[in-house]
Amino acid sequence: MHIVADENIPLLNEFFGEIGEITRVEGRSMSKSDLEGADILLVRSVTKVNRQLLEGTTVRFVGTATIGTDHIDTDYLQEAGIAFASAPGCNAQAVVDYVLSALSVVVDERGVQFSDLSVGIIGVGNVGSLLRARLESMRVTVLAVDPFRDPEEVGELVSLDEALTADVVTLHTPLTKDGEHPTWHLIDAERLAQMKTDACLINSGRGPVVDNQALLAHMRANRNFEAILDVWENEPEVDLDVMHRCLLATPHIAGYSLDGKMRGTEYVYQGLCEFYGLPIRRKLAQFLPEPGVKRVNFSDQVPLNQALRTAIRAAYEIRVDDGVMRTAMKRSDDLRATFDALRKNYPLRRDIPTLRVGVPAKCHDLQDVLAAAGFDVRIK
Ligand SMILES: NC(=O)C1=CN([C@@H]2O[C@H](COP(=O)(O)OP(=O)(O)OC[C@H]3O[C@@H](n4cnc5c(N)ncnc54)[C@H](O)[C@@H]3O)[C@@H](O)[C@H]2O)C=CC1
Ligand SMILES: O=C(O)C(=O)[C@H](O)COP(=O)(O)O
Repeated sequence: MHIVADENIPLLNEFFGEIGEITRVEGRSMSKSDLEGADILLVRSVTKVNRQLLEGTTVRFVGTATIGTDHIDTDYLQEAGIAFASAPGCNAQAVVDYVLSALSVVVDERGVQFSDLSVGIIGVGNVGSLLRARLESMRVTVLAVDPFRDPEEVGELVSLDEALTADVVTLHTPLTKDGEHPTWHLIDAERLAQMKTDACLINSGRGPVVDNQALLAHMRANRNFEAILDVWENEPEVDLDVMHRCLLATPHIAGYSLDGKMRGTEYVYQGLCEFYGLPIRRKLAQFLPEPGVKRVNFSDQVPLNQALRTAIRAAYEIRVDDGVMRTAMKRSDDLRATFDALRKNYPLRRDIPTLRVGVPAKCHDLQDVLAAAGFDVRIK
């Protein structure tokens, strides 16, 4: 079989080498001519997979190593009889770590504790529900919204109006343009005006869920309003005015832990094996390396909030990604290329549960809160 794959999918050889011959191509510029003789197409979020790309090709299976599927025309795939697999939940942990690191900056900057914050979570799927569980066990007040979910399954839900009254509002919906509750420009000028004038909006879902021009106008009019953006309208063309006004800005890397990216490959491999009736011979655990940072130890002198911030940032420090992006974009004469290069060359990062945290036996509260945040807590 002939497999055409985005060059930025990790472990291509390891997972798919036995199944077929692999041709690696640049994802954003992929075109029909790259698919000559291909049976299988493996993509990431930057390739638009639709009739224009696939009509007249021999592709019979499409896999995307991502959670989001807004770049895939699934109606066309169905019409054309092309099988499809995505990677639901593959990097949900990484996105949760991103939001926790972002919140650690917000609590520092405001001089408050995590438990002083209320957080509105919009979209309670894989990411939103894991985030909710983490935050509630960290004693943060959560106001969750999801018109498609049953509170019996995902816990208490409130209206969007109510969630927008939170100190922090974080977006975890897919990007949708139709249906009963489309999310395109869900956060527009009107919804921004409903939020507290000193609220913080976090978007690590998809860029166009927020009307970026409305956000810019809102930030100009409300100096205390804060935004933390990982995803942008018109990516990879970032509006620098929006970026400059953000409290934190990152280049669509919220899900970019090594664990999350490799898990995306594994899930697509599993979908492909199922479609072709092949045995599943490869497992992610065979390929994940030892974490670079293995352990952080606390004494009984450390205040709880400080331990939490320190542990979160030992696992993932969002301010480094923010600094690298601002510097690179400021110097850039090609914003699109710079944005993509930041993503392609993203440094190694591991999920929070890979980090062991040593806590004295008598510090029960600290043990509970760090375990709730997802750390591998060890009594020392
Ligand atoms: N920045 C990044 O690196 C990453 C971004 N993402 C984005 O995050 C999104 C969410 O990821 P998951 O939680 O895994 O997806 P999911 O599909 O498990 O959950 C999404 C939830 O949003 C809800 N929803 C849909 N429309 C809504 C609306 N109008 N209002 C409120 N809720 C609504 C759905 O009912 C669902 O429960 C993905 O679709 C993807 O676009 C995902 C991974 C990494
Ligand atoms: O999984 C998703 O959905 C994401 O947003 C991915 O983290 C995006 O990564 P790329 O596919 O754009 O490399």
